Amino acid sequence: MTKEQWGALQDSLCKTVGENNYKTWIAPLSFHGLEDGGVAVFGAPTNFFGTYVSQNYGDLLLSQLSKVNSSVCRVMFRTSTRPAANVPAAVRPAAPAPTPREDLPGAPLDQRFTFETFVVGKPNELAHAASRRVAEGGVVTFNPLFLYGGVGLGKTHLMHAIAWELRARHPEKTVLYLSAEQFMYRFVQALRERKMIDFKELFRSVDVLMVDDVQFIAGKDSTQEEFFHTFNALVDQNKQIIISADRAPDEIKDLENRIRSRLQSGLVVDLHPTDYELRLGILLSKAEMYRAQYPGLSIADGVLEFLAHRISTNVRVLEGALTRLFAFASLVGKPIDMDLVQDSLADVLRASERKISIDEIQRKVAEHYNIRLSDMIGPKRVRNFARPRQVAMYLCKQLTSRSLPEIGRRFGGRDHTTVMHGVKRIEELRLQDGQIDEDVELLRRALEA
Ligand SMILES: Nc1ncnc2c1ncn2[C@@H]1O[C@H](COP(=O)(O)OP(=O)(O)OP(=O)(O)O)[C@@H](O)[C@H]1O
Repeated sequence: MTKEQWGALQDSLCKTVGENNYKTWIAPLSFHGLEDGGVAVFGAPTNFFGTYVSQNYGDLLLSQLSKVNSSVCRVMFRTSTRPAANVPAAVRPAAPAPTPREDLPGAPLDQRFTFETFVVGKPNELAHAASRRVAEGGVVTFNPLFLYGGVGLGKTHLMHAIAWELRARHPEKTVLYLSAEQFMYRFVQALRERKMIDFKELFRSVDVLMVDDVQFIAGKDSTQEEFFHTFNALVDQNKQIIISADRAPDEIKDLENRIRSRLQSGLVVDLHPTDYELRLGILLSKAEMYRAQYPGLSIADGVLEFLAHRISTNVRVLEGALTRLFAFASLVGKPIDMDLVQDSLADVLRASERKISIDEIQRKVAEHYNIRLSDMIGPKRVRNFARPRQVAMYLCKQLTSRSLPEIGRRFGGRDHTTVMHGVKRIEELRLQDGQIDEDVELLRRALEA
C-alpha cells in the first residue's frame, strides 16, 4: 500500500460518500503508511475526528483499501501533527469569506450560490424576499428567519446567498454560517478539549448566526441544550439568526418544545416544490452558463421544456441532467437534441416518471364531471355517476400499474369484472363519441402534467 495507491482511491471515495462528506471527513486524512500486520495508518487532525471517521467510514475505507492491496486488514487513525493549513477549508477553523475572522469555525460558502444565480418563481418568492430582506443587514425585524423545504429546493443556496450579501454589505459584521452537524462537531470537540468557555464566547460574539439543516440536532440532547443557550444569548443581544431545515419546526421530531417554539418565534417560510415555470427558468439560466463553458454546443428547441416537464423531483436532479447532457454532447460531438436526451438520460427519466395514484385520478375525474367523490365511489348506478366512474376506472387501468381487482376495491369494493366492463365501454365510446374521447384525453394530460 503506497501513498500513490491511496491517492488513486480518492475519486471513488468521493463518489461513494458524496462531495461534502468527502471534503469534510476524508480529504483531511493523511496516509502515513502500512504497518506490520496489515494496519493502514492515517493521520487525523484531532482525536475526535479520527474517532468519527473510524466509526462512520472505517468499514468503507477498509474495504476500498483491501481491494487495492489485499494485505490491508485494519485501519487506524492517529492524531496528525501536520499544520492546520493543510486541512481543507471545510474543517479548518476559519471561514474563507472576505475578511473573515480568523477564529470563526464556519463552513465555506459556495461561490455559485448567490442571489444573482438564484431563479425566483412562485414557489420560492416568499423565501427569496425574506432572505433578501435579512441580507440587507438592517434592523432585525424577524428573528429567527426559518427557511424550510424539501430536498434540493434551494435552502442552502439561499443561506449562502444571504451570507455572501451580508459579508459584502457589512464587512465589519461577523457572519457565521455552518451546518447543524458542524455545530455539533464543534461542541463535542470543545467538550473533549475542555474549551467550552471559548466555544460559548465564540458563538455568542457573532453578529449573524446561520445554521443549515437544523433537523440534524433533533434527538441529540446536549447539542440541543447548547444550541438553545446560544440562540437565546444572541436573540437577547438582538443579533440575527437564520436557520434552515428540511421541514417546519413543528414537524421536526425529537426536538425539545422550548427550541421548537423559539424556532417558530420569528418568520417561518417554506420553499414549495418547483412548478414547471420555475424549473424551465432554472434550466434556461443554467444552460446559459454551460453555453459559455462549452462554446459551439447548441440545444434544440423543446429540449429544456421537455426536461422541465419530465423531471419534477428536485432542482439537483434537474441540474445533474443538464450537466450530463452537455458533457455527453461535447464528448460525442453531437448537438443536444431529443435523441441525445433519450440516449444519455434514460435512467434519470425512468426514475422521475411520475407515479399517478388512483386517488388522484378519482379526484380529478370527479372534479371534471362536477360530481362528489363519494358518488363516484358509492353504489349509485345512475348514468351521471356511472359514466365518470367508468372513465376513472379506464384511466386507472391506463395510467397506473394496479390490477383490475385492486382498482375494483378502490371503487367501493366492486368486482374486477365490473372494472373490466367499464374499461371496455370507455374504449368503445372513445371511438364513437368525440366528447368522451376529448374528455378522456384532457384528463389524461392533466394527470400527466
Ligand atoms: N431557485 C433556484 N435557482 C437556481 N438554482 C437553484 C434554485 N433552487 C435550487 N437550485 C440549485 O439546486 C441545487 C440544490 O440546492 P440546495 O443545495 O440549495 O438545496 P437544499 O434545499 O439545501 O437541499 P438539501 O435538503 O439536500 O440540503 C443547488 O445546486 C442550487 O444551486
